[in-house]
Amino acid sequence: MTATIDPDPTSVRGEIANRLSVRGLGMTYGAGATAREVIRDLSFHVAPSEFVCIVGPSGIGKTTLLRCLSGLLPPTAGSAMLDGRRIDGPPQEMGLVFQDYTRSLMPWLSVERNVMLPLRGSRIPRSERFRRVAAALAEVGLAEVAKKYPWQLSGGMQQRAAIARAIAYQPEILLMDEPFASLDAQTRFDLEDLLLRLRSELGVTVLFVTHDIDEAVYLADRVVVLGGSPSSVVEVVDVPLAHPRDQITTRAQPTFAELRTKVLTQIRH
Ligand SMILES: Nc1ncnc2c1ncn2[C@@H]1O[C@H](COP(=O)(O)OP(=O)(O)OP(=O)(O)O)[C@@H](O)[C@H]1O
Repeated sequence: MTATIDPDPTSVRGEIANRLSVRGLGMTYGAGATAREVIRDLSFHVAPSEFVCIVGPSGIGKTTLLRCLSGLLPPTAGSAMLDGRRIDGPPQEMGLVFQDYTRSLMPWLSVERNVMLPLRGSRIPRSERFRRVAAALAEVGLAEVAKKYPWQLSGGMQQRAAIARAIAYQPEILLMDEPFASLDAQTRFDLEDLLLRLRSELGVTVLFVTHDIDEAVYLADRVVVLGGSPSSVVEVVDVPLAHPRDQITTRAQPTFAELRTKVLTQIRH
C-alpha cells in the first residue's frame, strides 16, 4: 500500500482508536451530463476487532463503498483511512471477498492453487502455506475437492473457495460483499459461525455487506444502515447480544427480534 499520514480526528492522544474510518466519503461515477452521484458525505468507523455489517436497499452503493475502502476505486470526495493512513491502494493487511466470486477464481488453477494464490511471494514457508490452505479448505467444507478446478464446482462451492482464500491469507481486516448470498441455509450458518470464531480467536476486524437483516444482526457488533439517494448513513444500530452467539438461542431472543425490527424500519424509511 502506498500511504500518506493524515491527521486523524479519531486518534486518542496519538493512538489510533479506529482501524477503519470513513469521513465525508462521496462517489460520483462519470462526469458532465452523464455523471451519477451514488454516495454523498458518508461517515462511519470500525474499531479494532469489531464486526460491522452494512445493510441498505439494492443499488444504494454498498459495493461501491467496499471498492473505495479496498483501495480499488478512489472516492471522488472525502476519505477512507486505515490506521490513520489514507487508503489509496489495496492494503496488505486486508482480505477481500466480493460478490462476483466466479470471476475472482482462476479457471486454470486447481481449487488448492487458487486458495494458495495470495500467499505466493510471501515469506511464509512452503509447508506452512500448504497447512493453511488445507485448514481453510476444511473450514469451508471443500477438503475433498482441493485438486479440482473451479469450473468443476457448483456456484456455492466456488463461493466457498473464494472465502477459503481470504481465510488462508489470515488478514487483519476482512471486507466481505454478500459472501454467503448463494449458499444453502446450513452452510451459511456454519460460515457465519466460522467468521465469528475468527474474530474472537484471531481478533480479525470485519466489515460485512449483506441484504439479509437477520444475518446482519446475528453477526454484528454494530449495523450501519445506508439510505437516501445519493446514499449516506441513516442509522447505526448497536447490537448488544452476548457472545458466543448461537444460531438457535441467539436468534430466539426478544432482543434479536427488536433489533431486526429496528434495522428493517430504518431501511424501509
Ligand atoms: N462503474 C460504474 N459506472 C457507473 N455506475 C455504476 C458503476 N458501478 C455501479 N454503478 C451504479 O452505482 C449504483 C450503486 O451500485 P452498487 O453496486 O454499489 O450498489 P449495491 O448497493 O451494492 O447494490 P446491490 O445491493 O444490488 O448489490 C447503481 O445505481 C449502479 O448502477
